[in-house]
Amino acid sequence: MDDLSAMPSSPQSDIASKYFYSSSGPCSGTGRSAEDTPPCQSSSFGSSRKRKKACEENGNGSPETLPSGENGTAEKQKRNMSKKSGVAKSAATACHGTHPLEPAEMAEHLKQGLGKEGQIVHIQEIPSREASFTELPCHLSGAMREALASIGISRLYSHQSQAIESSISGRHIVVATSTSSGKSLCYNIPVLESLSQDLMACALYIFPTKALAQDQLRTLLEMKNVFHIDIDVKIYDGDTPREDRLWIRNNARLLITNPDMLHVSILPYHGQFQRILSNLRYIVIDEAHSYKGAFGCHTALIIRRLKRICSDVYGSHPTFIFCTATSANPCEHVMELANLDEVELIQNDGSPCGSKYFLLWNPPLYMADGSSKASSVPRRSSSIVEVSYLFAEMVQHGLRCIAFCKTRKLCELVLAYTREILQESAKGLVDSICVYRAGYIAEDRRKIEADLFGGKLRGVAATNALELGIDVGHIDATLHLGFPGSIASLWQQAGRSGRRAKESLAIYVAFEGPLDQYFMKFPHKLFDKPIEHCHVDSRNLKVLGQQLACAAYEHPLCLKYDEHYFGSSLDSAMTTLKDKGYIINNPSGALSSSMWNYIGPEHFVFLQRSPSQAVSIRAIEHDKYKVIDKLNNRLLEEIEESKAFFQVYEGAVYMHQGVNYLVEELDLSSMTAFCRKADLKYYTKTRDYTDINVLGGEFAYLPTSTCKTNRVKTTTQANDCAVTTKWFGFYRILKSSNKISDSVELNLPPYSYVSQAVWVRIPHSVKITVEERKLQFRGGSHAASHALLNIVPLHMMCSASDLGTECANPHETRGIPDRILLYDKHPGGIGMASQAQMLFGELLLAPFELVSTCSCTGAVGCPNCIQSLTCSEYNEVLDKEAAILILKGVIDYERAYFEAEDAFQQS
Ligand SMILES: Nc1ncnc2c1ncn2[C@@H]1O[C@H](COP(=O)(O)OP(=O)(O)OP(=O)(O)O)[C@@H](O)[C@H]1O
Repeated sequence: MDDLSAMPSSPQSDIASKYFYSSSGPCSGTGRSAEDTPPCQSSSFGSSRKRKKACEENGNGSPETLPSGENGTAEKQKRNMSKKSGVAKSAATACHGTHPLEPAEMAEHLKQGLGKEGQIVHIQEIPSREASFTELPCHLSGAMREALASIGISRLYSHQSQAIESSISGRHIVVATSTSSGKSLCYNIPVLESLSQDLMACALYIFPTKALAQDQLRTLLEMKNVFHIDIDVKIYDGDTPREDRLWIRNNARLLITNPDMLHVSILPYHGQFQRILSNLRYIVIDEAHSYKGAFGCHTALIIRRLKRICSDVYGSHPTFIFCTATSANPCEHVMELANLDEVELIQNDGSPCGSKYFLLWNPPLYMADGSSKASSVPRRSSSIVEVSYLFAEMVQHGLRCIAFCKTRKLCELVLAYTREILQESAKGLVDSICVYRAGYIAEDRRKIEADLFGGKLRGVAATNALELGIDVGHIDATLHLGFPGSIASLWQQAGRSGRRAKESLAIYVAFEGPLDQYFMKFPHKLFDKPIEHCHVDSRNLKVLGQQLACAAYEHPLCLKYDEHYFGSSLDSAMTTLKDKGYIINNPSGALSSSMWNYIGPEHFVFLQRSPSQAVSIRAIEHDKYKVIDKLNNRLLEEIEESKAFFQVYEGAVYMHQGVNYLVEELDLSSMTAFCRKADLKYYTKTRDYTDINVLGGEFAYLPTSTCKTNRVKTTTQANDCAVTTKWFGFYRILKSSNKISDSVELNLPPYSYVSQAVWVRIPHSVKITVEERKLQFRGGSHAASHALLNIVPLHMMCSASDLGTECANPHETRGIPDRILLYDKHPGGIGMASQAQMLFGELLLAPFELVSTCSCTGAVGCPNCIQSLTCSEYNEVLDKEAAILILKGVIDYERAYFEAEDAFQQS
């Protein structure tokens, strides 16, 4: 029997994070995935000694290579709890109190109890703010006053008054105030007032998600019920029943929709929406900061299509109202998003807010007993366990809490651990928590939202699916397991607590990794740093080409008039469409003013389908596997195709809301996995590898800004790439011993998708230098790629699940080009590679600094430099010294290349 803990060890202490940190599968290379392992359970609390022992036997002093786990009985659990030390906590540490605490009292309570090992490295007290009220504007109608009174509003916050005045007088505005600052009224008041005064006027609300649309509809209906004017407010999205659609098109005056629906259903058939579009007075775009990457780029062009149809076909010129919570450049961003020359910025927040205690929590260090000298590096205890104890504390002491985790599996793991703690400390509360994440069916999510709102639930472990403004009632505390990818996102999540001026608590628990440890060391970087910029690129040629075909289908294109909407690339983009035979012009008239009609491809015309149906705007997969509980035929989850085989295959142990299921059948044709609850003594994980094949030499995205800024010049390329994952088997691993019981072959089809990669070549001379020094070249390029991956989120809004790299394994036989590469892990790509390309010069300098200044001494580095939590290969093939040589070699080569080029141009 193989002992997995005897494999070359991953030196990170928070081993479970290796499995659960990544939400979208592994990096690449033969071996194990980040998505495939079910969370470890009960005995993991008690197994630290066992795990450490295994590592000591390995001679590297590192903690375990695998999470151990067991759905143990309470008896076993107690035994385990009392055994543990170092990595996990002791039963004595767990708080058994259940008396209610206020957030400030909780901060104090934690200092004395759970956090007394020095975990609290910083407390930022964000002071409360008094409301700045203004009286209701005198021009507001009586009906509006009554409606506001009915929802308890007698005065407005100052920013609300300013927003109402400006938008009623027709100025485009962007409201950029804090979470829960009453932004909805900034648009609901002017829109409802205008629609009640002009009985033909209409408005369009655009939300990025269906859940937010539902939330807004509830609020609007509440107001409308007492607003004695007949305005039909309706949602028009993919869930709207077909039989209701005609009525809505003919009668609704306030239409709530999303960019996807505008793209495929409204704009291509704009004639059916003539009444609404010709009377369109307002366009409201809430959560504007969520429009970035490929989705933002497509949305920017969809809005241009909408403005063109409104203006050129129906003669309407609507006023835009944008709301955004967290962005450093709200005006610039929304002007680009909607192609506006001027937007009034409203950011003097008049809403009150209670004080917030923001704690930075670094899991305690421990020394592996008896470790060898070479590796006697102190490690940090499990962040997942720390968060679980904190979550239990919140729930026990009556603080309604959201524990934000980066991945679905981390959520499941935190839930399982916390339930286990509560089983010991407050048994009656075990069922008062659950998981909230994408993948659950809409009905289950609505139920969780309602239970949280109604107080039936005291807490949820959630992914960022709960980050946007879905109203789940009052939340007292938020926990954040690891850096969520951007400071903006952290604030957005933390903003979920303390709504309505109440005191609140946020605790950011660090993983052992460069980014988290950076913020633990320099808290001011988190609290003083302006929130990142939000970027949308409407000039992306690839997207422009696709969107122009859609625009031509809706209304003939004309170079003279349409450049105003689509920019200076219109000419070349139209030429491409013409060459492909998609558009044809009317031969009469001057070239610049001739009209170009959409004619192809043939089947679209023949089937009367619009080209928009072939253009995906989210780069999110449409195809999903269903997971069905065989016992009652209940749909448990839908998993995106690219991630499905990491979790469901015949024989897999699948986890849902902390319960184990055995997958009995996987029907590939219907994309369904059938499973049954099972009490099993093992968990499973796939054996797989992922290859990245860079396609062609074309730029996937043109490096638009490399030339016009003073950024470090780079020869880096961004290309389309094919990402292919193959699953060749799985292990059954005993929870009790953490040993492989057997290995089973799998016969699953490989999964491929096209995405984008950004990469730089490692010069041959650098490779030779590395090899002459008897260092591992592959270990060095792998380590350099990890270091790069680790620092990217400091420069770009992205998370660990957005980007991957090529990971090396010791048995590699496939030839891998000599390069440092990052690839976009979203099928289709969300523009990450193109963003990284623009920054690549700087991006290369940062990992070089990081690795060359890291004080760790081992050849395989440490989690603060070259090890990666998402490495599918357990960080086995790494060489720190080679990484330094490679990074320096690439930087020097790039510098020399551009110096020579400059000298040539000057001569
Ligand atoms: N002028 C006001 N006086 C008192 N309460 C108000 C006022 N304006 C808004 N509120 C209340 O503040 C709460 C938050 O409002 P709202 O949901 O509109 O905020 P938001 O900024 O849109 O939130 P998010 O950032 O989550 O999108 C609501 O309960 C609302 O009734």
